[in-house]
Amino acid sequence: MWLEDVWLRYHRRGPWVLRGATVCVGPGEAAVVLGRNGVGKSTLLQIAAGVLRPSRGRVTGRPTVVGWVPERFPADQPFTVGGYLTAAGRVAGLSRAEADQAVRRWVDRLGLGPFHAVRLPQLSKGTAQKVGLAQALLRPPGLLVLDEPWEGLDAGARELVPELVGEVLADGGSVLVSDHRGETVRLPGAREWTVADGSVLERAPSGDTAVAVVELAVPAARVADAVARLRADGHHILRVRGHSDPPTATRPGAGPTSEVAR
Ligand SMILES: Nc1ncnc2c1ncn2[C@@H]1O[C@H](COP(=O)(O)OP(=O)(O)OP(=O)(O)O)[C@@H](O)[C@H]1O
Repeated sequence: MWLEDVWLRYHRRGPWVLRGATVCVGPGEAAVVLGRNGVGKSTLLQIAAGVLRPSRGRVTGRPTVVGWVPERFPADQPFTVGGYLTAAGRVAGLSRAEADQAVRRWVDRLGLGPFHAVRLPQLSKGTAQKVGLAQALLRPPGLLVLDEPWEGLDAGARELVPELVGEVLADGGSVLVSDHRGETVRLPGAREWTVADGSVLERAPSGDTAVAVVELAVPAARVADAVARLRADGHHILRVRGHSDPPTATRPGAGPTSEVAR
């Protein structure tokens, strides 16, 4: 899945939270989103999950089934845990029987059995977070997006998060996780994206896997051909932009420009 030149502001004349963010995550890959408080991590995750639409730019290749776990589960709803999860399963496209089966599975796995008939507003924050996790996993997600998943969970459930992430990855799904507690170490091998000043920077791996970004200009009429050839050679196209788009290059380009990595 690609986020291509994504810009976002919450209000028409408000400040830009994201300004030309370009990142990708592939099947079986996880990325941890880092950055100081208020920098735009949740915003980026919500765009990836399809909860927010970018003001500019686009998201391509988003898997059909997305599991979205917000930082704070909205527990102010008049449902029991069981009723809520069954309805969530139906909304996710499961039949009644499939939803019942999935709810039983996740209620057991996350230790929610004693809370099955409890109403959501009566749950502790940690238990409500587990309901948030369960609803995102009822139907195996092609993309799982977790906003600060360790926040508020008890020690046992915290241990479970990397296990759940591993299972989604093993099934060929992608996972995005934000983290300001430094729990990232629990997801070895994950890409690291740092949000700062509206951009998203990927920490450059060292050694043979290090990548460089090369900007090049091609005639507009040959962009599609050039992109196809570069992709065929195994390069990652980070973005393609036209002459009138906001510049990010240090030197103004004379025509349509594309940035290519690796
Ligand atoms: N619904 C909204 N309306 C207006 N501004 C918003 C809204 N949501 C977030 N913002 C603003 O956008 C900026 C980025 O917020 P965001 O929640 O994405 O940051 P964050 O990095 O996830 O923060 P934290 O680490 O505190 O969760 C902040 O300045 C925030 O105040």
